[in-house]
Amino acid sequence: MTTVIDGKQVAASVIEAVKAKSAALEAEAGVRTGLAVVIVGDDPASHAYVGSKSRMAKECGFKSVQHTLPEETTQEELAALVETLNADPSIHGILVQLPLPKHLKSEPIIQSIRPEKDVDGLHVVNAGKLATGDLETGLISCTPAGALILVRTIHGADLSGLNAVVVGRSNLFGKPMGQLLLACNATVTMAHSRTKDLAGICRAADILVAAVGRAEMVKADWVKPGATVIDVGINRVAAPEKGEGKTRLVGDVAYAECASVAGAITPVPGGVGPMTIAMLMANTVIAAHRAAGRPAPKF
Ligand SMILES: Nc1nc2c(c(=O)[nH]1)N[C@@H](CN(C=O)c1ccc(C(=O)N[C@@H](CCC(=O)O)C(=O)O)cc1)CN2
Repeated sequence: MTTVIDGKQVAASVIEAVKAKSAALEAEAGVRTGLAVVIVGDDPASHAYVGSKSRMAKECGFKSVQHTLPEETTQEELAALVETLNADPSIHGILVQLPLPKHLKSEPIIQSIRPEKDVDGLHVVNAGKLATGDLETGLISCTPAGALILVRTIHGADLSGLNAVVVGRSNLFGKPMGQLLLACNATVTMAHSRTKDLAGICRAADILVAAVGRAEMVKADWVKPGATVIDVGINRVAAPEKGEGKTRLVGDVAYAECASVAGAITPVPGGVGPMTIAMLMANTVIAAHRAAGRPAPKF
């Protein structure tokens, strides 16, 4: 029987823990956790994600601030906002929603966020801590941190002896995911669109993580029988069966056929996606504890 990993349920339990930790921090140290989310431009999907983040922050009892900037915002204006948030002691986490409009450079903006407020885990200080095996003092990118929690529901915390293959090498997901799996003692292969015999490499995986950004690219014959398949893709495709002009979400994994081979699999929607926002809340309450000089909770 294939286990369908319920990301919504796991995310809900993370959120419950965040709520308890933020309430205790406020009661015991008088510190209210603060998250600022910045969005530039009109991308509808980004607006939906940012709206969910701001709402969830409020539900967690945080001070939740959303800065919605127009498409024509300049690099200097965005940098000035980040500086203001960096200097604001009531804000413990700053997130700049990606992608930014094409005329803006995201890298200098991300690197201008103070590392201790970089709840996206993208600053080189946080990426460097993860790369050197320090999982205690930095902040870890939300989607890989969430995906790892889902892996742990199947395999536990020690992945010794297991082969993990990550398909995709982005800074936001693939690289940190590979490093997290390595830190849990998995034997990790980083694969990507130029990897020779991608299907064969994937077939050797006990844990297969797909983050390629191509709808349903991973087929059943890429999956080792009994493997755990983690699908990070979110692709909107036409769904004529639902009516003219209708769409549906699919992952990077051809779900139905891969589910018949896998031992465990994440669905899309309802798998890794909900973990992203839950781990953003977790990172923010961790940052608030550190700012208050308190031991940070673990998730
Ligand atoms: N600064 C950042 N920008 C972006 C990140 C990020 O982690 N930091 N990740 C993605 C988008 N993203 C959050 O920002 C995100 C994507 C998907 C989901 C999610 O819950 N998906 C649901 C389906 C939602 C739907 O119906 O459309 C699911 O998979 O079940 C949450 C957050 C890019 N930008």
